[in-house]
Amino acid sequence: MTPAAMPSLSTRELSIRFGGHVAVNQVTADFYPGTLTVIVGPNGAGKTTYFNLMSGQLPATSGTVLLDGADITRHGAAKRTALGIGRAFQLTNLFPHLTVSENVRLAVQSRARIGMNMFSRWSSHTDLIVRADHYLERVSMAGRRDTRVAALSHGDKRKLEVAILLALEPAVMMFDEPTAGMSVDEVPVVLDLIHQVKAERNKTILLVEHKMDVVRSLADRIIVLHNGALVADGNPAEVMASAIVQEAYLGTPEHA
Ligand SMILES: Nc1ncnc2c1ncn2[C@@H]1O[C@H](COP(=O)(O)OP(=O)(O)OP(=O)(O)O)[C@@H](O)[C@H]1O
Repeated sequence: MTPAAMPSLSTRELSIRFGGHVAVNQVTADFYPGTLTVIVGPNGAGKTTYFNLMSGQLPATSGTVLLDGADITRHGAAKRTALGIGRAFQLTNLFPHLTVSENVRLAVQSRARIGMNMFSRWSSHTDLIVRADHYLERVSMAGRRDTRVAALSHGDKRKLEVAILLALEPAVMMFDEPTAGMSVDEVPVVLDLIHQVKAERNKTILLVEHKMDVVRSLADRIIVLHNGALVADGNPAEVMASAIVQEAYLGTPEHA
């Protein structure tokens, strides 16, 4: 892996305190286009909170978040999304009473409004449907396009979230345990998709993941958080073998 010279996303001494508890403690890291970084660590280590600080769901107590070198620390989540940080949430960004296709169309429209792809806000209805169908095909859900989201299985909802994320075409893609709660036959669809996005080499991909087989299969780089602090950062073989990871995370039987 040869990272591009410029990181797309960086954090500098990023911290958040909840009362007396420092959930993320002075985390400094750079994330590069073409690199998939997995953030691991024990329960409560601060992984999701670190994600929330980067995507703007939580305001930092101190430290900085940079996107393409620009300080976005004070920007809220919507602004960060518009600037190119996309996150597959844990089912919180779906409209349950709309159909699968309508949910993806909203993302396509939202991307068009940002005005950086070939679709203008005046795109025809047919264009929108064709584009939405394209993303649904990528997650093997074209057959469910007219189903209301509320009627989907958990796994299909997760796949739909990935379709929505793809439709937003963000430069930075953040996935929170993308296969959590999926059935064994649904997992490969999502993992294949992340592999495909990764193969395009232009996206900065961040993943929080507990399942070590998923980590092994996808990671170019692993970051380990422990008690809110970054305790290891490097290529997967090095990090997995490090004493700190063995003690802090892998000392107990793997989260399979
Ligand atoms: N809004 C909040 N208010 C108070 N404490 C919080 C809040 N959010 C997170 N925490 C605390 O911050 C710490 C880090 O939590 P976080 O959810 O980021 O860990 P995690 O590594 O993602 O854990 P898991 O693997 O279990 O999802 C925990 O001690 C948690 O209880």
